Amino acid sequence: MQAKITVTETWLRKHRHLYDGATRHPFIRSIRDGNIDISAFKTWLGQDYIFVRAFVPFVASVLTKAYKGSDDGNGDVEVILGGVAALHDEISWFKKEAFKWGVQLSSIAPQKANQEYCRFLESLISPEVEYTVTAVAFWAIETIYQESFAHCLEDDSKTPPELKETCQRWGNESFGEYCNSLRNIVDRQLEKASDDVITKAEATLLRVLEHEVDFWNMSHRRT
Ligand SMILES: Cc1ncc(CO)c(N)n1
Repeated sequence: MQAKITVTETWLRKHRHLYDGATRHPFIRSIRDGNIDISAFKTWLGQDYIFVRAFVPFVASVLTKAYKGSDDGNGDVEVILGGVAALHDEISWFKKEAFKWGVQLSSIAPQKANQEYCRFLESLISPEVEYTVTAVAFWAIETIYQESFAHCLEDDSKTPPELKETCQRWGNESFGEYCNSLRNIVDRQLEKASDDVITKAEATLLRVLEHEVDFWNMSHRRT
């Protein structure tokens, strides 16, 4: 018997082009090919630190909604709590990495694409936005980074040694497993969701993909 095609599988097939645009962006390709402009990397580092700080309350809101969803016999709360814990570590890592590269985090202002992405996250914190919809955004946000940076660690990649640690942070296998757990959570929710919620969730996935592309663009094309 053939395994049932999940909703996320359907979406990824349908939106493959946009998805690849987010996970195989020229910024990521330039890391993988070893010709990245280090100033672009530093821009990304500083901007992503700002993003991650805004990501924390968003993930906390997903956690709250998972808990309130009440039928959490599946351990959604624990998976998401693991995500919150990882973000704590991630913020320390950004500070350490910024110091290493001489990036002054306190003096960085968010660029327009970053502001818009953070505003989008804030809009999802609202209690009116369903758990399923926010979980889809969360899964997509994490998975895009996982796939992007894992691409830079493949055998034939020429990623500069000084950027390997960054790629490992999201490209490692256990982060991949965590992304799979998020995907299972999402598919389980979508399985029992109304058509209205499914439609909203798919639209949210597309918005995430667009914001991710804009985010990479911001670092890649320096202003
Ligand atoms: C812009 C962006 N997307 C996703 C992640 C993954 O946490 C991140 N750190 N930054």
